[in-house]
Amino acid sequence: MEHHPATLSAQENRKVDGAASQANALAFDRVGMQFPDGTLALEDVTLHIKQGEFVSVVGPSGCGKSTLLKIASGLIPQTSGTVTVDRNNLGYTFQDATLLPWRKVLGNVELLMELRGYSPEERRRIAQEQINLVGLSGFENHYPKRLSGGMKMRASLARSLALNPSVFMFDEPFGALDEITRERLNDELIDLYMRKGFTGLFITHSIPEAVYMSSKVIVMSRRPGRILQVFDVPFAYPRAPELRYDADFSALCGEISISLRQAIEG
Ligand SMILES: Nc1ncnc2c1ncn2[C@@H]1O[C@H](COP(=O)(O)OP(=O)(O)OP(=O)(O)O)[C@@H](O)[C@H]1O
Repeated sequence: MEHHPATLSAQENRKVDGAASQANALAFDRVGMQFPDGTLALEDVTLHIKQGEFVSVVGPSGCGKSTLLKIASGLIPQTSGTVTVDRNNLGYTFQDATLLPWRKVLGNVELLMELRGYSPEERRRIAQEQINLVGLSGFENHYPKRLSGGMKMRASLARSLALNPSVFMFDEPFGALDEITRERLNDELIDLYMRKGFTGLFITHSIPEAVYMSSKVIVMSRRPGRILQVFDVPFAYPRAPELRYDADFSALCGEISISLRQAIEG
C-alpha cells in the first residue's frame, strides 16, 4: 500500500520536527523460540522497529505474539537469533491491568518507582503527573476495586509511564473493555504516544484497532509464528475517530483481514 501524499506517519512527522532517529529501538533478528516441551512457538522472526514507530502485531491465536513480547522484555530467553533492545527502559501493559488490590491508585502508580529506589517526594510528584496525564485526577485515593475497567487500564498505563519508557509494549491491553471505552483509550494512548515519543509494540486481535493505532501492522503466521506481511499505515497522527469510517481505512483493514485469513488457513 502506498503512502497517501497528504498524510505523514508519526515517524515522518517527527522527522519533520527534527526529533526522529532512524536508529532501531527494538530489533529481532532470526529469532526462534522452542519451549522445553518441544513446542516451536516462533521461527526465524526478523523485525526491526525504529525509534518513534508504533507497530502492531496481529496473528492467529497461539501464534507466538505474547512470546515475542516476553522475549523482548527478557522474561524468557529466545532459543535462537538475537534481540537488541535497551531493557533498562521498557514499559509494559497487559490485558489484565495487574494492579495491587491493597494499594490505592497513587500507591500503584508509585510502585515501579519505589522498586527503583526513587525518593518518596519524587515518586509522589511523578505519579501525580502521570495520573493527571491519563485523566485519573481525583481518583488517587481509590482502591482498584472501585475503578471501572477503563480506569484500571489508565492506572496501569500511568504506572508504566512513570518510568518514561523509551519502548512501550502492550499485550492486548484493551481486549477486555467495551467498544466505546476501548476506542476512547485508543485515542488517549495515541495522545500519550505523541506527547512522550516512545516506540510502541502493540498486540491486538482487532484489525481496526491495529490500523487506527499504528504506523505499521505486522501479520504473523500461525504457529510457529513467522512474519507473513508488513503493512505501512499512511494516516497522519493524531488520528481522528472519523478515520474509522474512511474508505481508505476500510480498504487497508480489508487487505490485512485477507492476509490474516490466509495466515489462519495456512
Ligand atoms: N511455557 C510454555 N511452554 C510450552 N508452550 C508454551 C509456553 N508458553 C506458550 N506456549 C505455547 O506457545 C504458543 C504461542 O503462545 P503465545 O501465548 O505466545 O501465543 P499468542 O499468539 O500470544 O496467543 P493468543 O493470541 O491466544 O494470546 C502457544 O501454542 C502456546 O500454547
